[in-house]
Amino acid sequence: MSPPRWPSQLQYLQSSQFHSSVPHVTRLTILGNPKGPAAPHRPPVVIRPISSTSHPAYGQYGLFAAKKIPPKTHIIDYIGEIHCDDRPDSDYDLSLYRGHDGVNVGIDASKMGNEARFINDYRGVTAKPNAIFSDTKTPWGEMCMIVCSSGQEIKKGEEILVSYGKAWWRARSSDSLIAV
Ligand SMILES: C[S@@+](CC[C@H](N)C(=O)[O-])C[C@H]1O[C@@H](n2cnc3c(N)ncnc32)[C@H](O)[C@@H]1O
Repeated sequence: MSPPRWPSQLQYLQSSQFHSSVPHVTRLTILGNPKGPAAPHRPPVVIRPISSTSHPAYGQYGLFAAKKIPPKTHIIDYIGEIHCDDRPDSDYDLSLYRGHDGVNVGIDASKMGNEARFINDYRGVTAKPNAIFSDTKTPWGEMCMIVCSSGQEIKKGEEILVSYGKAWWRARSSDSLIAV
């Protein structure tokens, strides 16, 4: 079941889906040795509209801590459509894997995903991010992208904010006045 305030036009996913652009051999590399579906995990987060007019993403959504999150703690997996085609127009596309064969694999949550797609960048909101994206592997070797708290605890109700990176903003600098 999708979480409260999940937009009806988007597909809510419990695990990432492969797009047809991902070659079979690349799928096997990404999946590792699957041991069956992972136990469902309700992340300690809530989607909320950004209601502060001083927030640069005012009028959009953000992701907030539903309870206190200790430092360096896994918060949520970044789930979406795993793909190998180019998605230059997506603002929800993270790089998962770059193969030696030149294959680039991304996770795009523009049309389908989970709560993690609502994480905003810290610029213009706080002095520094309180969370990071991290590419890692599950115990059974599946490649995945997760969101973890950084060195300090995140208080209940606080917005979860990462850095999208300077390159992300530079690529969009004609649309945005944010200094990178
Ligand atoms: C991955 S989405 C984040 C979720 C988005 N707020 C939503 O409601 O779907 C990335 C988009 O959020 C907005 N955004 C996120 N962080 C921002 C920031 N610090 N300043 C301005 N816009 C931001 C931009 O429109 C960006 O393209």
